Amino acid sequence: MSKSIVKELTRLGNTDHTGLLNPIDRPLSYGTAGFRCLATDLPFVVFRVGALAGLRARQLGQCIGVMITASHNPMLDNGVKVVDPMGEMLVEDWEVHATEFVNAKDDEVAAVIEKLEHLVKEGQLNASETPQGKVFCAFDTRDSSQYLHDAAKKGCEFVGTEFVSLGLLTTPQLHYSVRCENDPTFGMAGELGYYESLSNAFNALNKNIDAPNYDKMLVLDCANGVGASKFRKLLGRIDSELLEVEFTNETGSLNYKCGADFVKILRSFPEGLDAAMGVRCASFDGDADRLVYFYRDTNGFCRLLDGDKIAALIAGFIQSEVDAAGLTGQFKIGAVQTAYANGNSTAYIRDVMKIPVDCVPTGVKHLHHAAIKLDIGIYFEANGHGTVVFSQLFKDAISQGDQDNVHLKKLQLFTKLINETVGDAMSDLLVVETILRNNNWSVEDWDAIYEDAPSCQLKVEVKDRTVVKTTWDETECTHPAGLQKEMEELIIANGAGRAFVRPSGTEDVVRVYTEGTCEENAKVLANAVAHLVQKYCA
Ligand SMILES: CC(=O)N[C@H]1[C@@H](OP(=O)(O)O)O[C@H](CO)[C@@H](O)[C@@H]1O
Ligand SMILES: [Mg+2]
Repeated sequence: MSKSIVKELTRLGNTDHTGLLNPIDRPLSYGTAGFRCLATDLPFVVFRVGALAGLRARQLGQCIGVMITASHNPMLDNGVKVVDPMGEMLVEDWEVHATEFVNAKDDEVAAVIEKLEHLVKEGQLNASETPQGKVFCAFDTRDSSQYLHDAAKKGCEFVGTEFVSLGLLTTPQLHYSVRCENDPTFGMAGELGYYESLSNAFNALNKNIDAPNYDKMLVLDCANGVGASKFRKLLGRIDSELLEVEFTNETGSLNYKCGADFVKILRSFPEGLDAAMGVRCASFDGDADRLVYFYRDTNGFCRLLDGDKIAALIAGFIQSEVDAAGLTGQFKIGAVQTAYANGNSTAYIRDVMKIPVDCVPTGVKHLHHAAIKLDIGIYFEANGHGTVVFSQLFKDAISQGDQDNVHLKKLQLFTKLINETVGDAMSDLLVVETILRNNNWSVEDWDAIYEDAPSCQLKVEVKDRTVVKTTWDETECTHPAGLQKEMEELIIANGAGRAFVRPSGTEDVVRVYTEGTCEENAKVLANAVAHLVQKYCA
């Protein structure tokens, strides 16, 4: 049945949250963060994505998620991404459908919907018995978010699928809720179930542990995002004897000079946070799916503990609990990183901890897919996005084992504390705090497990970033021909280090990453590589 076209579906009728008509003719593509751009360009996109999610939900007869957010991007941007039934990123062939649907011209859009409707019917093997499916939608604190949420609702209802608004949530809370709705053994869908599960696990894992080197005081930079009000709710259920938080950057300008991305890239304190020496600090990003830690050292400098150091901390804890529980060697434990992982973190996890490390392309879905092949898969991007996933085999073993074994019990609670569906700043923060207390560590103790190799990250604007192509793991550049060779010559001339370049999937830039003998040296190498990129992409 061909659908009549409504104005909200059309590129020509695209009307933004301020009421302005803003026709769009440029193509967009569903990338690692879904569709992300200026919020004013997005209403027709979100309407179509709402419809797409509704169709996907009907195809599977399950709950599908739609999240409206642009994470750490500026306030004027926004984005939309679809969450699949187990709380994971949208499957790849539907990313292709999403791109095709959004790029369809106004006179082609009915045909695309018809094609998808057909696909949905084919997918429903037992149509009469397949439940209809539904869509859960949540949004972040941006000015444009409520309006875009309403566009998603209209799109979803346009294809006749039930739409349930979960309102303002962090991105990981939406992923968690979608998973629970489809798999109630995982937990209770919705905000309250999430707080209940995490706080119970945290309180149980931390009670009666005497840790004189651990200081329960934490300063938290919320990036002026949704994490501020949501973490206050979660903290309200946590025993104040165990953790006390001083909140900063709760209601100001979203991501402006603060947040996990700012702290990670600049390796400096967020604005509005003046930490005394040695005080443990942490930053969320705008939608609270990234977390980094930092503190002021004895020289007054900002010391960063990023996703790599969080991964190493978690890997060490899990490994020692698995050993203490008597399960040594019975399960595949591994870490998954990207090329952006600091070289010394890889060496530490692989050579000192003897935990295998896999390197995959940038983007959560690649890390997640590699991690679920393991029994215990610890994955983190250096920017602070990551989690741990456990196989059913491992979960069964720890829940069926001797219930008097405290280490088995700890591992069980740990699986409840971590949000397995996706990297989650609030959950990861509670994980880090738990491990520090259990290890009786100060932030300096944690920082000392290895020293980061000096590194530098730059963005280069070029005419067409897609001319830059890399090998699968992104460590080598295959096009334009000659760029890799000249880059290697620069590294040799530099005497040490490494460098790679790749086109960003979320911004119109080529990213440069280098490691060198000192900060200055890494920076010099990065600038030289950036010049090469400009030369080859001119
Ligand atoms: C170097 C870096 O941090 N890249 C980020 C960034 O991707 P780019 O493709 O590099 O723009 O955004 C992604 C989505 O949030 C995130 O997964 C990834 O790690
Ligand atoms: Mg984010």
